[in-house]
Amino acid sequence: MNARERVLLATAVPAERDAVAGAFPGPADEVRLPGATLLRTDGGFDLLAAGVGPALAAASTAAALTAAALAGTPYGLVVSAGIGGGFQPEAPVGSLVVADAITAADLGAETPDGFLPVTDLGFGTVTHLPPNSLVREVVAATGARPGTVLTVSTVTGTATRAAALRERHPGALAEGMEGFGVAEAAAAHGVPVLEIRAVSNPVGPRDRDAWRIGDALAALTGAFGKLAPALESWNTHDD
Ligand SMILES: O=C(O)c1cccc(C(=O)CC[C@H]2O[C@@H](n3cnc4c(=O)[nH]cnc43)[C@H](O)[C@@H]2O)c1
Repeated sequence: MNARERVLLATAVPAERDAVAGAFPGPADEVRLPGATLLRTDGGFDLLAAGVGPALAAASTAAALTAAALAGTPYGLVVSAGIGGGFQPEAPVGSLVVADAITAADLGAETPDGFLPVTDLGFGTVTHLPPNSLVREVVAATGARPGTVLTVSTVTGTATRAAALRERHPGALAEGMEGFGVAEAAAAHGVPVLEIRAVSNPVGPRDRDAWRIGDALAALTGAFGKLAPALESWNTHDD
């Protein structure tokens, strides 16, 4: 990425987008595109509330990427950001996780012998790898913990499911519902991707009262306040 390229920051919902926007003081313009609406900040960051779940997040992100490419101003980096569940005790509520791997945890087939990822069936991919140099910069700037972030279509709600996910993905620190979809769209355009999750709840038995969404949104704002200079200056050739 060079200084003239732009960064697309994709959250799921407007509350997350607005939390990220809080790190970019100054005017932001609404840009309506076919299939996506952006908030464009002064500094070359476009914010997108891409929708909940991997499919809608992929569709919205792809719409924004295609519009930018057709306009001759492609993005140099896509960032999936939002709140997420944290695996305990490594990723406590309120902490930040940056993905060193973005993995689709439930894309595959159930068999009598257990879950088979779609790659074992001979199709597609289940993991995208963000650039190492960028992950290191995020860790240095924000104190985020690096680890695998799982993308799921169903929020984990039992200890059994949490344990099964950890057994299959020992490096997993967090789960969300959009990262893999955003990463698939970025990969289709040959653009590097990053995922950052602020932990709003533990991954495990469903306890809605224990979710700390406000704290996680505040952590997102704080993280992007520290991150913006690193994202602006990051160079693809560093990796
Ligand atoms: O169950 C509820 O009452 C409820 C209220 C507000 C939001 C939700 C969600 O399920 C939000 C999903 C949304 O947030 C991300 N997220 C947050 N925590 C997790 C998690 O533990 N596992 C997966 N995704 C999570 C996710 O990326 C969605 O965008 C429920």
